[in-house]
Amino acid sequence: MASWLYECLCEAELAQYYSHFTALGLQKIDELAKITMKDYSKLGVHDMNDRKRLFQLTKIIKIMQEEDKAVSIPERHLQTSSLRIKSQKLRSGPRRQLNFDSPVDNKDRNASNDGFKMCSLSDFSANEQKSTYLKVLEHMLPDDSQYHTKTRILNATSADSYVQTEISTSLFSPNYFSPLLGDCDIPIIQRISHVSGYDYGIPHSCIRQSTSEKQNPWTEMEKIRVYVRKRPLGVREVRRGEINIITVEDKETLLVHEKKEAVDLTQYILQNTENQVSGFEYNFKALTRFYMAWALFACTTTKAIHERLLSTQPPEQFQAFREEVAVLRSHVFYFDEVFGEACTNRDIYVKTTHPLIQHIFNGLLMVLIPENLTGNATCFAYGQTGAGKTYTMIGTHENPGLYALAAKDIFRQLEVSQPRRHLFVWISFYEIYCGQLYDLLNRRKRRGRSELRLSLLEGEGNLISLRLASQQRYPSLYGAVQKDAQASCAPGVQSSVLTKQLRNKRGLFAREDSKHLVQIVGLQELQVDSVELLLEEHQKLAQQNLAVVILKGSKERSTGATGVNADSSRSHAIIQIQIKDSAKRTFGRISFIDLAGSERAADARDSDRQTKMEGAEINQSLLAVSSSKSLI
Ligand SMILES: Nc1ncnc2c1ncn2[C@@H]1O[C@H](COP(=O)(O)OP(=O)(O)OP(=O)(O)O)[C@@H](O)[C@H]1O
Repeated sequence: MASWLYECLCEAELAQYYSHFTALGLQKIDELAKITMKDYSKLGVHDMNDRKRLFQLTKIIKIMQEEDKAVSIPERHLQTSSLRIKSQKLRSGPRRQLNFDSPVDNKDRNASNDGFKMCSLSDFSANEQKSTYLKVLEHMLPDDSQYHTKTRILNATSADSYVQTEISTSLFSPNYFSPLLGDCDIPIIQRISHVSGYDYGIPHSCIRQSTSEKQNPWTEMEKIRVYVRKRPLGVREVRRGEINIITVEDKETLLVHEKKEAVDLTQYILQNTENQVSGFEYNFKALTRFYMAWALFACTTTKAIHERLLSTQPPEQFQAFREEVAVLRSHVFYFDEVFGEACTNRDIYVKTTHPLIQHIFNGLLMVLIPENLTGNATCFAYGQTGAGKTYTMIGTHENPGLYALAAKDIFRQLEVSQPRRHLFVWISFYEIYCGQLYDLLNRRKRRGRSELRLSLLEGEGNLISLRLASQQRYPSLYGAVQKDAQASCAPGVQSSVLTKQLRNKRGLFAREDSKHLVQIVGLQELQVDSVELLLEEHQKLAQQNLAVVILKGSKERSTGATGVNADSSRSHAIIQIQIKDSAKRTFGRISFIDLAGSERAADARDSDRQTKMEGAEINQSLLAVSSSKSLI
């Protein structure tokens, strides 16, 4: 529901105020009608044009609500008529969505539904708030005088054929409000197309609710959601002639067009069965098995297709082959939501992470009374190297990623609520590289002896080192450092104290506490006061500004070039934003995990030893994560 409000605001070009609305408790489109001009400042709407648009928007919603009341009786009448779509069973988890039913199965399931289904606007009650309001908003633009809403219902009528019913409802007459409001004279046009013939065993989607029909808000009962973002082809990929083989069919459906060659050189379309796993599908398998809040994958061709295009296909057949590949539907995948190329980080934030922040604050409301309960959430980005994980999670200054947008939201939530004012935001940022932990907010590099001595003298916190120079492992270094420190230390400081300090300060340790929570010992946490980057205040705010802190941390991250991504992250990066009180008790925590990209061995063929070793380590750790029972 919240995301519909967002879409509504997008249509009115007011998307940037979405978090202000939610911070003030406005979650539904309906509630916009309550806004008065006095609220504009509270909502942060100061720009005159934005105010005008907001005014227009609230006016439209009020008109619609009034008209809605006026037609409620005919609408009820219509609902009792035969023109109704039977409600479909909601899918409950991404894993169960991977359904490759055959047409026969579909037929069986729909045996009771003979004939074509019809529907009217009143049938869309689950989604009507969105569909009606948004469509009206679209008509705020003068040229859009017609709008059609389409609902597709797949209905198997025989073993080898599908019937697709497409209902196109002309929503807007010259007086476009009235038909929206349940008028019985709504024109219903049906277009029916038959799809038949041999389907090459391609998995078809089962009967499922179309996205536009289904109410799809994130609920706290739902522990995990899986999203996919498709990125556009990069310049290098276009130059190499790679083809876009992924189609975002609708908000939940993704098609992957893949062609394979058998040993006898006949071409076939690979089905996604357990014993036919290529590197590319491996990604998918892991992707879907890996229950998480986030998932991405690369939009690239498989090596096989690429090689075939470049080496064996004569130029004149090139285009034909491209087209052939483009129309093949070899895999259909369903996710909680699929984001196409046009989606921005902000769009993705609103749909995926914003509900998690709300969840944290819901938990937080509770914990303000009893202690020890916290609202926790985690957001993973998983995918092949070069898929766009870092772009989405960390982003850039100009195009902030999910963590920065989340932090903004958190600050806003803390500001608007008086009981939350005593809470503070703390951040930590570390990476796991080749099995070792590095604190990215505390100069990840191993320090030299003199630096070590200095830091001891200054009483500074953590020393970050790739390999922990423990006394046993590097006795000479340890002894030298200790001597150095003692020599420079003020008289009176005992060597045993220094030794202890040294041991404590040498690196990060992952430890499990009595509640089975992983704690990173030695990790530096910074308190941050704001998220906005004020250019002129840049230097002054460097320690307090979240964006600056994270961007600085990102620069410390281990990166390298792979065959697929010139600036590939070679580590798993974890940003933790915690909400604590003045006694440093944690009340809420959200973690953003930008996992290193999985790699196919074939892509690492030309890499040096170091890159190969990193790749192996990355794949091994991803396998450990994806097979972790605790995630399922
Ligand atoms: N949605 C997008 N729109 C435009 N460019 C994108 C998008 N997503 C990613 N890119 C570009 O693709 C390239 C690879 O992205 P990124 O470094 O985020 O991938 P990654 O998944 O983090 O890779 P790795 O696992 O190797 O670190 C970058 O140049 C990035 O700017």
